[in-house]
Amino acid sequence: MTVGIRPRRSALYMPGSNARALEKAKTLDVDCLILDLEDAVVPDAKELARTQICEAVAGGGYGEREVVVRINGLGTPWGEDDLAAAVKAGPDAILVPKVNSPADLQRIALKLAVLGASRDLKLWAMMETPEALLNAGAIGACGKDPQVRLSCVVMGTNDLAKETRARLTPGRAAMMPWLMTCVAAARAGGVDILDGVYNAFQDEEGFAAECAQGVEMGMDGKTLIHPKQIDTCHAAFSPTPEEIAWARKINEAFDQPENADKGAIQVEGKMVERLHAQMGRRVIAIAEAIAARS
Ligand SMILES: CC(C)(COP(=O)(O)OP(=O)(O)OC[C@H]1O[C@@H](n2cnc3c(N)ncnc32)[C@H](O)[C@@H]1OP(=O)(O)O)[C@@H](O)C(=O)NCCC(=O)NCCSC(=O)C[C@H](O)C(=O)O
Ligand SMILES: [Mg+2]
Repeated sequence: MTVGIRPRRSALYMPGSNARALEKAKTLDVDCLILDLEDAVVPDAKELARTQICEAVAGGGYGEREVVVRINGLGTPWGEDDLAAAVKAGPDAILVPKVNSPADLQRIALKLAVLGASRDLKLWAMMETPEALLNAGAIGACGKDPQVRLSCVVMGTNDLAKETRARLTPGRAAMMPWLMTCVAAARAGGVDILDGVYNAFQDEEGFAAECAQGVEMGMDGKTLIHPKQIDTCHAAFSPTPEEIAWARKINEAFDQPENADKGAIQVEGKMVERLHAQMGRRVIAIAEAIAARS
């Protein structure tokens, strides 16, 4: 697998209170699992969920899947205990909900150091408050700060709809400026970005359209709420055979001795520059990483 490339086409949420889902997740062909202690878990079930998640994570069995624990915010009665328990269990990442500014991530990063967390433990950040949208560039820039260890940002479109009163309509016109702002923030900070969830999980056509929109926007993948969304999501976010063949073709063309000193060439009637070859190498690397996984 190419160093640094980790496919994150799909990230399936599951409530930590649902023991059946935590077990079933071990059999699902999904890139990332988000074991949730936050909004999918009612207050009375928070402690049970924390115990179940930590036992599941520590027990292993999730193979290549990236295991992420979404904790409650530090301002809630559960946040501190969630963080300490998650660090002990040892997931791949901790997802911080309702991040407003870099300070929220810096505070957690300091606590990770105090708790003696492994250097491999990463932070993911939910982008789901109006403040996060206004501070998106600064939050994304945490990707450049090794102390903060930010590796991915996740759009929380349900909370964004709640907080802003914007409507989640087909095509998501009202959300587009925020989604694209966060894509730019993620790229500037060198971290991945995952699109929000599609609540109507029985609506396959609507879901496929929203996946296609996510790909067009430059998202690395999409967050999911039900296993039946995984295949459609992977079909959208995996490079197609045509994209892989084209990527190989333009790289081979630039490798020809006669093109060694050229910045732009013609391939099948199209102008291609070295930046396209670079983009193509990423496509190939993602495809190889997916193939190595399966
Ligand atoms: C949406 C659901 C409540 C539906 O549950 P249910 O009616 O039980 O579904 P099915 O009967 O169709 O389930 C079939 C089998 O699949 C398993 N299953 C279902 N969902 C999951 C899952 N998410 N992960 C793993 N396995 C799952 C069932 O156990 C059945 O298995 P089997 O027994 O073998 O037949 C439910 O899907 C659900 O709870 N989804 C996740 C909800 C959630 O986590 N929400 C929080 C995240 S969304 C969010 O907050 C985003 C963000 O913060 C924002 O603001 O936007
Ligand atoms: Mg949310």
